[in-house]
Amino acid sequence: MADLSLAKDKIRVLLLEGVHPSAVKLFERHGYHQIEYLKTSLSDAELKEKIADAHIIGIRSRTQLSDEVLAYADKLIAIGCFCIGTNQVELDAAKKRGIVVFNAPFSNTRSVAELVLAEAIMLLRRIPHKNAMAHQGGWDKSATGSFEARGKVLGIIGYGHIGSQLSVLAEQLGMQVRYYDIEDKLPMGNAVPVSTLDDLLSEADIVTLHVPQTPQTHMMFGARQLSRMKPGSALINASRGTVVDIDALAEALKSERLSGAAIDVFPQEPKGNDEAFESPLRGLTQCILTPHIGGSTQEAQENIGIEVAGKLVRYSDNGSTLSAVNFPEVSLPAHTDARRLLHIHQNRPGMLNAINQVISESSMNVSGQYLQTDEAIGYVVIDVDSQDTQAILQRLKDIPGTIRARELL
Ligand SMILES: NC(=O)C1=CN([C@@H]2O[C@H](COP(=O)(O)OP(=O)(O)OC[C@H]3O[C@@H](n4cnc5c(N)ncnc54)[C@H](O)[C@@H]3O)[C@@H](O)[C@H]2O)C=CC1
Ligand SMILES: O=C(O)C(=O)COP(=O)(O)O
Repeated sequence: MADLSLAKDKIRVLLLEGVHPSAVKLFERHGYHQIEYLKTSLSDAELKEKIADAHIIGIRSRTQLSDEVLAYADKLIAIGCFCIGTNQVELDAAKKRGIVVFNAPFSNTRSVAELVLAEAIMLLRRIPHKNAMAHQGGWDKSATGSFEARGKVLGIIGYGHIGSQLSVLAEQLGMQVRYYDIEDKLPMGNAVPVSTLDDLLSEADIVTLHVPQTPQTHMMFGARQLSRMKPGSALINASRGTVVDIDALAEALKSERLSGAAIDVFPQEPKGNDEAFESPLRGLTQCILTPHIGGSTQEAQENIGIEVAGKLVRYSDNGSTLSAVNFPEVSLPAHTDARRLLHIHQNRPGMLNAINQVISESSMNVSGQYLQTDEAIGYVVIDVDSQDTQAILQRLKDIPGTIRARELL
């Protein structure tokens, strides 16, 4: 087991995909100076090499942290997804290695909602095609097929943080909102839930997707769903590229069954700004194509940097797993007068007993103990009034079923 009880000047932080500098500042302010900062994501081979040395990694939506990559992450204690989606990380694989994963569940919500609303207006006015024509010297001055947003039906699929915020903004514009979600969700304003996806598709002038990437949402929007949409309606996808069958969408646009689309996320996205973007939607001028920038605003990125770096620092400094996405959540007070031991283990009978036995045999005074479990793992935090914890830590590591144990220095 790698030694994970380190002074801050030994803790290495690897930040990828150009996370906002606010994250770097926050780490530095808290005494973390071993920071490697890269603008792009990495290939699997580069990632395996770099992750082997990192104690903390920060990524955005592009970097794939698979079980295979995580097998190299011997020293890693935490992953920060500087975004909302966490589908790029194999969460259970991280958990079984004792690696905690954090994200920013709502710092870019508003940015996505604003972009989608703007796209809805652009699509209703047939702007993408008129814009493309004007760039080529054309002059399509006509009201044919152009509509106000006022009174039109916006169909939202996935009424979570983004979907519900979009709902509020769209109603302020006078749109009628219908939504479909697999969970019961409180309607905002006058929005109306519908009980089937088909009902939503048959009513909406604009359909917009705001679901997470899960096995259930994989290709949930294909030829069948497109054929259920109202003729002349438009589709927006700023969720994940795996949710929509992109070839079927290209067909629906070519046949003019749909009047337009706005697509921000793709099944294959370039690793960085130097790589070419390939898609069957290229050249279809009625389609707005954006390079996965739904959440890319200065406000969102700066806040995400602070939020996620803050969670990573708190976990590293204090052990708190509050708002972790793959771990039992423990919120901890500061441990000013105590040494804090952290023990992550497989959730099997007798673990707590074994831990307490080690502590009681050491005759150290325990000033606080915290335990949280889920079906797979247990997380125990013990505050002890002693400076001499090395031997105890080793004995804790030796308990069968231990995944990771460290001491906060
Ligand atoms: N384009 C971009 O830059 C960004 C994209 N995103 C994507 O947007 C997604 C949604 O974000 P949030 O609204 O914050 O997530 P959220 O978790 O708050 O909401 C997702 C909603 O979708 C619902 N849902 C799940 N499966 C469904 C299904 N099969 N059918 C219908 N509804 C379903 C859930 O019940 C939930 O209400 C994220 O998971 C992420 O993938 C998020 C931020 C930026
Ligand atoms: O927040 C999300 O889930 C996003 O899709 C945004 O991803 P990004 O940080 O722009 O790579």
